[in-house]
Amino acid sequence: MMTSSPESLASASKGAPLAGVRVLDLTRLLPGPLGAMHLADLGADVIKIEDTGAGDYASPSVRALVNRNKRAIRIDLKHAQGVATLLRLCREADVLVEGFRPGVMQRLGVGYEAVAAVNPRIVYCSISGFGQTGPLCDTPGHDLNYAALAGVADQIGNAAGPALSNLPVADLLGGTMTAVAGILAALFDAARSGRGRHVDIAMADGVLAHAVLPLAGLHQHGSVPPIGHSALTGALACYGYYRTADGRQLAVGALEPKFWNDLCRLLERPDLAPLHRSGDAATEERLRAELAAIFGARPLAHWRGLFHDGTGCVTPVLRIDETLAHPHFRARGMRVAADAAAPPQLGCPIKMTGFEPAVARPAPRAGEHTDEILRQAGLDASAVAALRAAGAID
Ligand SMILES: CC(C)(COP(=O)(O)OP(=O)(O)OC[C@H]1O[C@@H](n2cnc3c(N)ncnc32)[C@H](O)[C@@H]1OP(=O)(O)O)[C@@H](O)C(=O)NCCC(=O)NCCSC(=O)C(=O)O
Repeated sequence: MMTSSPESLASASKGAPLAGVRVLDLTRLLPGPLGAMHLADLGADVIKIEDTGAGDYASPSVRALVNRNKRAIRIDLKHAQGVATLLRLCREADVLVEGFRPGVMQRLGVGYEAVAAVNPRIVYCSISGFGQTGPLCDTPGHDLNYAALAGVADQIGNAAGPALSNLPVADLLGGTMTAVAGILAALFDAARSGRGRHVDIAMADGVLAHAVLPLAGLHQHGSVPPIGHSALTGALACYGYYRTADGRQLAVGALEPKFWNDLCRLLERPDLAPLHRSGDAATEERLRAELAAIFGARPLAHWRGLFHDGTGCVTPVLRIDETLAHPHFRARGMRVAADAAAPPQLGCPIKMTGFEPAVARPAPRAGEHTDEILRQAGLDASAVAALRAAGAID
């Protein structure tokens, strides 16, 4: 599990599946940096590349959580020597990942063709809202725009309309994880073919590709069920959130008869058992009101004690601080920190035999490793000083 103990740091490099893979990470904000951090956690040598001005404008707290285990360099890509410096780094890199608007990298002189010309086996991943092609490709946007156009926002929320989310699903599922999968597939092929590829990840496509349930509803019923009218969005009393006496929430997911029966048994309400998934809206409404009255009569702690965080598929709705203190997630290594005094971070979600990820280093300051990285790339101290004097690096 991810820790920062000296032993685990020593074992971090041992067995790391991406040891020896070098990634140039030009992304900013959340989706790209988090994807590149997953690669870093798996042992890749990830170099965060920022401009010499504002750099990555993610908030400091987000920056700290999505850039650990990376090194950092600042290069001005609007400077000819900065472009030459990046291309030099590209020669020794396996992956480049960027998240600018389509066309930005080409205008800087570091588009896929320019980079592939110096390193044909590089995997070059572009993450954007709408992709490198298509009528919307140049359109700027944010998570809710991608989810909205992808037919996904239409399915998240309740009868009042779509809900905003602090877990931006298009950014993270459509962007972060789709990019990681695309990069790893192209890397696997590059290892055997010697040829890289341009991987084109559109967050809108990435989230749309997972919108199976609304499309299944369309196929089945001839129309997309409005929010609140399908099994997972509120049509069933056995599947939903219920308020507790102390103002907290319980997640009740007793979709299957055996879990519903467990729930009725623990509530000592065998009379409710036959009402499960009645198929009748009025019965569901009555059952929902009954459950709301039951759960609303006692505090969350009571229900946690009764359902043990899962019997009958009944779990508390936890805050992230409670989650990170939960024995299950502690045991799974999902709460990690750079050192005992550092604030907690989220652990690596990818577990595998023979490897334990570690927080080998906290998120770097912009340009923290500029000299080290350039020296490693073969530049001597005077060449680095000349680049700095020219303003191509900082
Ligand atoms: C996030 C954005 C809307 C931000 O828009 P902009 O700030 O206008 O950024 P752009 O990408 O268009 O352009 C970046 C500019 O930085 C310049 N640039 C970049 N790197 C460098 C370096 N190293 N040196 C010098 N200049 C640089 C680049 O030339 C561009 O300059 P000029 O050419 O001179 O302008 C856009 O990047 C975008 O649509 N990206 C794809 C989708 C995405 O990432 N969406 C946000 C998801 S996360 C999120 O926040 C959310 O969901 O919310």
